[in-house]
Amino acid sequence: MVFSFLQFNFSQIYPIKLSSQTPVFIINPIAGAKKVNSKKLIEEFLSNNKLMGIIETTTEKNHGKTLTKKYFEEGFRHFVAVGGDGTVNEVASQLINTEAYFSIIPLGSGNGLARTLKIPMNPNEALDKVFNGKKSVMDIGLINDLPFFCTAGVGFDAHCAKQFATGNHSRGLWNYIKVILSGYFSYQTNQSIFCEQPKEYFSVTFANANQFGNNAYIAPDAVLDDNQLDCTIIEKHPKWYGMVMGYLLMSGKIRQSSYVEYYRGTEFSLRHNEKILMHIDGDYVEPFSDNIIAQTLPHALKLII
Ligand SMILES: Nc1ncnc2c1ncn2[C@@H]1O[C@H](COP(=O)(O)OP(=O)(O)OP(=O)(O)O)[C@@H](O)[C@H]1O
Repeated sequence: MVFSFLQFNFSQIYPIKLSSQTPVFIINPIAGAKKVNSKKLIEEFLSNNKLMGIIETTTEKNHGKTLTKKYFEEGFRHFVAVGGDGTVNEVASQLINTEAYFSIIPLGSGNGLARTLKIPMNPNEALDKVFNGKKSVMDIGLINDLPFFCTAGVGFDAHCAKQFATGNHSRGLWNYIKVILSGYFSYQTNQSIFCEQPKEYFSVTFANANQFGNNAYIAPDAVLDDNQLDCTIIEKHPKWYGMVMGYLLMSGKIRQSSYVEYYRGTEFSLRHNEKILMHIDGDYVEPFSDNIIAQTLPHALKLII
């Protein structure tokens, strides 16, 4: 049977057998701006508390998906993403509508989902939640059938996600702000048909969580288990207004802007004249469709937080 092996070193010290509820930690070593030795941190926590865990580190993009799938097939039912929203997406996308539980150690740059779930930003406190947290459940979003857990969308945010990923930038908030500022003044709006109505937009965000990360509240009223997606449309606005928009975003008041439309629903459509760049949980996806369909999948992910 699957659990007959004792993979983790501590098993030699503490005679505890692995079980299906032994957490599998999936570390993204490139996540986050701070250089944290996540593996050492987790090993020390497990050792100090005489707990068991399996620790894996990804070696390339999408490796988190492969590792999660492998351990799920071996019978494990508790997975922990160690990183940011991209890592969350890789791990949690393999657990949708299964009996497995999901937790997060927020060691990314923005940590949008972890912040919305109020998971402590202190890694040791977050580790404690992995073992002693409450069971819960959340909705997930689908954008053209691709799962997202925090936010997904088109327009300026997707443009920035691509510039950030392809521009050889270090991770972290300040480098992201540089990318935003360098693209903001030249960015043109997009023409579309939003839910059968013509709409010119700067960005359209479908939000499962209430923020992009770093407490940038793009959908301040989003609730993770309300069976709905929130949708924030930022319309064409004068460039001088960018400062105001930034303030409203960071203060959770974006709905007060006269350039913002805010919707809540279970499904949205957005048609364009050509295939359009998207972002999913902050990672860009090359254009593959001119027609965007965003939907919610209610209560599809089990949590321990
Ligand atoms: N070993 C790896 N090497 C390169 N890329 C990886 C590796 N493991 C995961 N990735 C990718 O790294 C990207 C960034 O990860 P993640 O989003 O977790 O960190 P972040 O961008 O710093 O945090 P946040 O999304 O919260 O701002 C994701 O696209 C993920 O798929």
